[in-house]
Amino acid sequence: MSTGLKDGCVFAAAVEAVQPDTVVCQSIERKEDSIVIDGRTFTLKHNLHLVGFGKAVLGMAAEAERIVGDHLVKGVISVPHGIQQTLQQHGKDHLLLKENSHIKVIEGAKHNLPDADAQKAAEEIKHLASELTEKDLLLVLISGGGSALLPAPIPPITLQEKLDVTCRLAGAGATIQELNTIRRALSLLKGGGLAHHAHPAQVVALILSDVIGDPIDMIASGPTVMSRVWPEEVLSILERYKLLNLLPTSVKEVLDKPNSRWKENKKESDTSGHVLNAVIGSNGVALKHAGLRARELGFLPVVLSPSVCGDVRSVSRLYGLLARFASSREEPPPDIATEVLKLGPEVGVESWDLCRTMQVLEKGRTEGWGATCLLAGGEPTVELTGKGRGGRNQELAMRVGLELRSLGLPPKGPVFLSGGTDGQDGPTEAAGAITDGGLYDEAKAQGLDIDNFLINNDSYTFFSRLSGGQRLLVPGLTCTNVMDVHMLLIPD
Ligand SMILES: Nc1ncnc2c1ncn2[C@@H]1O[C@H](COP(=O)(O)OP(=O)(O)OP(=O)(O)O)[C@@H](O)[C@H]1O
Ligand SMILES: O=C(O)[C@H](O)CO
Repeated sequence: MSTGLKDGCVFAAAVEAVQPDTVVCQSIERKEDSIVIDGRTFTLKHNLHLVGFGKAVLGMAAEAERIVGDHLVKGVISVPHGIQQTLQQHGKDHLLLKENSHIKVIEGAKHNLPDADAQKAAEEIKHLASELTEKDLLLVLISGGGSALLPAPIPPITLQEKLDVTCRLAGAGATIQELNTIRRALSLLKGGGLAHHAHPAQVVALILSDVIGDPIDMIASGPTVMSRVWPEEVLSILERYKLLNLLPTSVKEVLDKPNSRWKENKKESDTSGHVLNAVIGSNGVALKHAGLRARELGFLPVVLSPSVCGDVRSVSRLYGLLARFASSREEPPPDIATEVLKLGPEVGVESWDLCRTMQVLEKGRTEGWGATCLLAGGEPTVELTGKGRGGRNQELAMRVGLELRSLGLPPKGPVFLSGGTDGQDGPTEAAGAITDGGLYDEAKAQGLDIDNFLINNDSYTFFSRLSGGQRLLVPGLTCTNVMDVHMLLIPD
């Protein structure tokens, strides 16, 4: 098997491990008339209700219904526009609901933006939750993209007004933490609102994480995690992105009365004892399984971190340096380790993880353990300066290819893969790309000026034209999303 194929196999194992049906099946244990989740037992008496929102939720719901059977009374899920047809076309029928399902599917949020359909879904979900009693159990399925699929602006804010604020923030470069802090302050359901509406029912949330560090209050803006709105925090975010003077009166009115969003609701506000939040899939889980597959393929696996972030330039430098460190025939120059450690804070990786990884790479090199597979994950960022077509994974792969060359590694030496686990890198059909130190010369021989493509953020066009698109990673629709996976294969 060529190294490229092995790369693809390891990436496939990462994605397989976090399939929506797999993660739900592993997290719910059915025992006669009860289910066990995260070590807690819940009795089923035809009292189970289900809601969900997110890109991977259809497959999660199909599996949950299969497990709980006719104990499921009723469900409503909010999923991306066109997903049922797409899954059918891709032969993924196992991720679709059965014809006699008790779950209502509402498709919405075209282009990942909240719309009237998603708002209707949010309204139905709120209604279902509000009708529950202390005898009921509400299973909440959550995955990335959930914020856009559950819009419930606090009156008098309109959907359009809320959309304007969040789009301006996203366009100005706000992080997902900043964006979701604002979303929580303007929503009836986010920041614990859903759990509040479901009180006094028992709420169990199964969460597939698409945020670094798996913060349950941030993923899909935490509808089952009670979060206070801190006015200073909200205002400082709006000020940072120069939005304070652009706010509509309705938004100002709501922000003037933080934490009053559930006042009219007669239910008690302390729901904490009634909520169980469980993260059932994450980048860390994907990396662990990728490591197991790498071992089966004969590599020594080492997982660096599931929290890689920061600019793709710094991230590519890190991987270039680690490849150089692991490939040295003699003792690597000490300045490599120093630069790696210096980069740590910029790329979201702890010194401890960098040291541990370099120790394994060093042992692999000195003790002849054979080829090594370094794995990491997260979500780096690209500063968009051009108008080309691409994504952060393809751009990272290009930059790592250049780093490997500039650090003197041979064209057929270490191989690097970067791929989005959702199968889609930015607005392109590829998930990412595979490169090595030979990238620059290969492109030059084919008349492609790699620097020009980089300046224009045109990584997809570059890889599509290079060698007939052979270096592109195109797994198609994966039905899941736990951010990106990075992989460096270092030959012995
Ligand atoms: N031409 C480009 N070159 C490089 N990166 C790009 C380009 N166009 C968009 N991007 C990046 O792609 C990302 C947006 O794409 P996408 O919608 O897939 O994001 P995402 O974070 O993966 O979304 P999701 O959470 O739904 O998976 C942003 O990080 C953006 O900077
Ligand atoms: O839906 C969202 O808020 C993002 O995907 C992060 O979870």
